[in-house]
Formats: sequence, structure tokens, C-alpha cells
Amino acid sequence: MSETTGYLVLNTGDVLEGKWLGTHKEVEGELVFNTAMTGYQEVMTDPSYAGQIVTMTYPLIGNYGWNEIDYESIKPSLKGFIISTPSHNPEHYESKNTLMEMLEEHDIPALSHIDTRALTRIIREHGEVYGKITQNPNEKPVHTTVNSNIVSTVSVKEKKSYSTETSINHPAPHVVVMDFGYKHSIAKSLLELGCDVTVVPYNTTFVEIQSLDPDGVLLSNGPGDPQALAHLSENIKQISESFPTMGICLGHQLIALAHGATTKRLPYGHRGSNHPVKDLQTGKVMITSQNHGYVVDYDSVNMKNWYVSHVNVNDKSVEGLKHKKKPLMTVQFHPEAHPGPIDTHHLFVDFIQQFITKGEKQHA
Ligand SMILES: NC(=O)CC[C@H](N)C(=O)O
Repeated sequence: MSETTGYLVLNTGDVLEGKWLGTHKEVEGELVFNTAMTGYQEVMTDPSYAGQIVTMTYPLIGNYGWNEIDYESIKPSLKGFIISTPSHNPEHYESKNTLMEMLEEHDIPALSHIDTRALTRIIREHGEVYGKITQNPNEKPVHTTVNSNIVSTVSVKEKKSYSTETSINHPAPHVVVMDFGYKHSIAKSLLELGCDVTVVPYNTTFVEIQSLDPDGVLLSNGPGDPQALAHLSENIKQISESFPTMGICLGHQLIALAHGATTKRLPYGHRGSNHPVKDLQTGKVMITSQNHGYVVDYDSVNMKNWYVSHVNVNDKSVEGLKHKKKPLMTVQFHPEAHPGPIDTHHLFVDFIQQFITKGEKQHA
């Protein structure tokens, strides 16, 4: 493959020169950085990155190739990828392709040989940075506002059902996953715990969900600003008050908004696999996988009905909420991991326990 020079032109005035990998297509998007040392396939296929250009701070990327197992969705939704040192000769027994082949296959432009740590400093200093991957270093990036309906581009269009093969619970509990851009590991975690799973479009109504007769409902992660989905609040409030409900990341933010809290942008996002989170009930700190740019405003939480269950050890931001009377729990981080540690996987067990121990369907 012939090597072409490519540029990352930022709205801060910085221009970074690198080598072009993947599709020769110019793209614009918000720049975000991820600090995970491994897990680039999961990061690239996480639909929450839709519309964004992602840079990895860890320098060597591609060294264990690309496999058929670690897809978090059927294809990457991110706009572009920025790395330091690409590995063209991956080694791993599960690897089927190189990262470069998959960038081509999925039509993703990328730049390598960028000082991704310097780029990360720029993002940290400015907070909200937009850029363009281009062949012209004098190009000005257009300030890109995220498509307000970006969730609709990644959500399933029709419901899909998945059955567990070996449920120890009879009948298997049924969880409906509202898909705002769900990571496959969420459904896999539920299936492995013996649940049947139905994935439904993000805007499925309360009545449609009721007709599926779920034991529990899970609102998934997803891309964009949660406030762009404020029009769904009434539906989400009704669902979360009627069924045992769990929210993850965007799902957590949307449930908080539906119950009167507000969300705001973080100074710069939490994206990586080593974010310490404290469970305020047990005092235990767990290392979590994270990917978010927005956060629930602590002071906006209605403490009459809710308590903050988890906080981020680094910046004290809200990491989890629990309703005081209803079986309703939400987390900002990713208990499904992928990539990252599984310290918080027990939260899926806690969620499911709410309906399996009662032996029959318990609507809240
Ligand atoms: N992973 C997610 O669900 C991210 C939620 C939201 N898009 C944010 O950036 O905060």
C-alpha cells in the first residue's frame, strides 16, 4: 500500500501531520481520546462513538489484529481513527484480519504516526475540539454539531429476540433492551446470566414494551447529547416506573433526565478502562470501563426519591443512581466491560435478582 501524508486539522488552529491509513475519505467530527491500552476493536465498534474521531493514547495499535469475537456492533460507527504506531503484522490466535484491512472494509479513514499524547493534551485543554482528516493542511474544519438524531442512525429498526440456551431459571427471565446504540456485550451478559433478551428500537413506546411482557427493561448506552432525546422523557419515565429498570451510560443519563435531573458536559470525557468508581453503600472502589462526554449534574438529583449510589473517585462526578422505592438503578460506567475490567459485572446479577427471586413477574 502506498503511503500518503494526511493531516488532522483542528478548530484550535493546530495541524498534525501523519500517514494515511484506511479509506481515502475526508471526514470531520468531534475529537475524543481513549486511554485503554487494549480493546481497540471494541472501542471502534462501540456505537457510542458515532460521529466522533477517536484517538488512542496507547501508542501501539493493531498488534493483536482483528477477530470475529470482539465486535460490539456489526460495524464501526466512528468517523475516523487517529493512532501513533500501527502494527502491520499482528499476532494472535484469534486474529483474522489486520486493523488496516478492517479500516478499508468499513470505510474508515485513519491517520498514524500522530503524537496522540500531544493531541490528547490539546483536547484536555480545550474540552470540545473538532477536527478534519484531510490531505490539505490549510483546510479549516467546520465546527461540527452532532446530528441531533444520531441515536436513530445506530438503533435497530425492528425488534430482535435472543434466547438463552441454558437457563437455570424456568422460565427464563425476559429483559427488553431499549437500543440507543447498545454494545453487544450488554445482551451477552444478560444471556449468559440466563435471560431471554429482546432488543427494541430506542423510541419503542411504553404500550409496545408492555405487550412484550418483560420482567425487566434495560436502557442502553448510545451516542450524542442526552438532552437531544428530552422528547422521550415522558415515555422513559413511564417505563422506568412500571418495570424493574437498569440504565447504562446514555440510558442512565436519559432516566435521570426523565426524573427531573439535568445533564452537563464534562470538561473532557471519561474514555478508558481504568476509571475508579466508589460504591457509596459499601465504600468499595471498583475499576470501570467508561466512554462518556456528558454527566448527570449532582445537585439536580431529586434526593427525596433517589440517592447517588456511585461516584467517580477522580472528579467526584455522579456514576450511579438508585431509586429509593422502585427497582430502578442506573450507572454511568460500563458493567459489561469490553474493553476493560469486569469489577462491576455483579450489577447485572443485582438487576436480574430483583425479578428472579420473586419467582413470578413483578411489575413495579
Ligand atoms: N457510552 C455512552 O452511552 C455515552 C453517553 C453519551 N453519549 C455521552 O457521551 O455522555
